[in-house]
Amino acid sequence: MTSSGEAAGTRPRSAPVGPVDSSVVPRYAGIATFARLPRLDEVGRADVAVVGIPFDSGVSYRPGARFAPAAVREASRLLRPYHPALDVSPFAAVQVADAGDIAVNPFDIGQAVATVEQEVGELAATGASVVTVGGDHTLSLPLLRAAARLHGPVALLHFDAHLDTWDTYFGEPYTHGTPFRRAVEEGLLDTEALSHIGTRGPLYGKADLDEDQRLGFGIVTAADVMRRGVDEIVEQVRERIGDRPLYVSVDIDVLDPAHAPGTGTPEAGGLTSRELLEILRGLNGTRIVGADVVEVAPAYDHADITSVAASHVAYDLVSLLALRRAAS
Ligand SMILES: N=C(N)NCCCC(=O)O
Ligand SMILES: [Zn+2]
Ligand SMILES: [Zn+2]
Repeated sequence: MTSSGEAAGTRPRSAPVGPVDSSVVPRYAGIATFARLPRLDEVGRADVAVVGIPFDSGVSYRPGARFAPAAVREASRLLRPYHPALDVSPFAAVQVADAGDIAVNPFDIGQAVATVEQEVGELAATGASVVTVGGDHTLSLPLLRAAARLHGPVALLHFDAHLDTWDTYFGEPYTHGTPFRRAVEEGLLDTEALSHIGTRGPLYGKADLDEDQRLGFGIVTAADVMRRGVDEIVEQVRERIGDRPLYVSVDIDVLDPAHAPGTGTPEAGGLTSRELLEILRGLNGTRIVGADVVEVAPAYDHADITSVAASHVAYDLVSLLALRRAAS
């Protein structure tokens, strides 16, 4: 038995069931869950749930993000239970569990979007804060619908090489390049507190930037991160976010292709994984309510570089949510 530490249901709520102990069961043994955590059905409930959504029917270029949840779980075997930079043992502070994958329709994007909204909404209604491992960026729309239903319009910190505020592709409104325009149109976002971080690369035209600004977004480009540095960026975005409920969306292509080759629409000149993780850590103390990590496409990866980066990003997001939940 290597799937979870102890029997569920026999422990008081105050003692979370943690991951498998890697000093007892080698970390490469057993079936992968995120960070070797118990499955949600083993513990009954969770304060923070990690859920996979194997879906990539919304992509405009290279497919393959449907295989990300499995790859990120495998890469997460090496994560350890104490986060020194945030000074937290997230899996001891609160109950964290792997909620498995949501089975979404690969042939009908509208139906997939509806399924995600429904199932993540149900998970959130049990009291769990949700970190999603996608899947392509289309998923942020139903995830934001679920977040806004609980919290009202949310502030958004969007890490991405791309704006993802385009209108349609081939006439289709639900794609990985359009989730945040839909989210503004649907009133899911607090338009006083929307930021892209890591934006770069060629656009279709200058109007892309004008429309993005009209929707309410502020932009911190990848070059801004390099020139101004992590601390100044953190200060700026924290001021913008204030004490609003915050949703964090991390498109792994925010990283330079050297740090994340395994993605569908790579752009040169991106952030390092160190910069990304440090900006995330700078969010400690904000009112983070949910997060996603999307656009990992393992078929283009090398030596698991991208899956390892994504597993660490998810670990940091889980840690931020655990700190927030433990404080409330
Ligand atoms: N969300 C991601 N990763 N990419 C959007 C790129 C849209 C395009 O092909 O123009
Ligand atoms: Zn992107
Ligand atoms: Zn994106």
